[in-house]
Amino acid sequence: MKVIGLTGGIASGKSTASAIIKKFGIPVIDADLIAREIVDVGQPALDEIVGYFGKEVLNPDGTLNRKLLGSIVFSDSKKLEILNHITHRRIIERIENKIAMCKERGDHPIVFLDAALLIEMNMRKLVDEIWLISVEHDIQLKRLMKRDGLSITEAENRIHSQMPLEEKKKYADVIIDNSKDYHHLEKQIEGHLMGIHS
Ligand SMILES: CC(C)(COP(=O)(O)OP(=O)(O)OC[C@H]1O[C@@H](n2cnc3c(N)ncnc32)[C@H](O)[C@@H]1O)[C@@H](O)C(=O)NCCC(=O)NCCS
Ligand SMILES: Nc1ncnc2c1ncn2[C@@H]1O[C@H](COP(=O)(O)OP(=O)(O)OP(=O)(O)O)[C@@H](O)[C@H]1O
Repeated sequence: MKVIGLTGGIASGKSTASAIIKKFGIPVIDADLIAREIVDVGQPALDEIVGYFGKEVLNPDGTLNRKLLGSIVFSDSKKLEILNHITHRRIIERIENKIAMCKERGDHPIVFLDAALLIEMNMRKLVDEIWLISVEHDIQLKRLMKRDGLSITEAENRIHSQMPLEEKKKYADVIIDNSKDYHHLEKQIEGHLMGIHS
């Protein structure tokens, strides 16, 4: 089984690309979804987050107030480092388990791993190749501001909390440009998927 890492900056279009890939019946492991599971109520990572950031980061029902925690960590790199320290090893462990389960089942020749921080989190060793979703900075900024209702400063902070795109390109086997419309993205992905099968 081949594991393909799908990466790119925040709001570059990884989820949009994943949805296209899934239409071909190819499974996609979603790192953002796993990152949510490990901070569910009762999980040790949530207790550690509350231990450091305080009860203020919880909603009245005890779940994590993601919007609030995001506004704290993406404007303070030291605090982001602490959140990463609490969450990343647990996310990696779950991803490793999921990949192992897919390999054991053996019912799919290809599995994708959608992870914005694939390179930053040293997960390159988990994948056989890397596909990078690339997007022009101004378009990324506009899409991020619109999708998440962020100010320009908040959006820039989030983009800059990740490895610059030009740096990520050095690790990519395939670069997909998502600066144009949806159809343009879809055509490129289809082309690369056909390339694997042939
Ligand atoms: C800070 C949190 C609570 C904000 O939650 P929110 O629901 O607003 O965003 P969500 O989790 O959907 O992430 C959206 C995007 O933000 C970017 N992002 C998330 N975490 C990080 C991080 N630690 N560093 C840089 N960028 C990040 C990614 O591009 C991600 O796709 C949340 O992102 C979090 O817990 N992050 C730490 C875990 C992590 O690193 N997740 C990413 C795994 S690839
Ligand atoms: N080609 C496109 N044309 C127009 N809008 C797009 C295109 N691709 C993605 N978008 C929009 O841009 C936003 C970001 O895309 P998406 O959510 O897929 O990014 P992502 O890389 O998964 O983000 P994150 O890193 O936050 O998980 C979404 O609102 C999406 O609908």
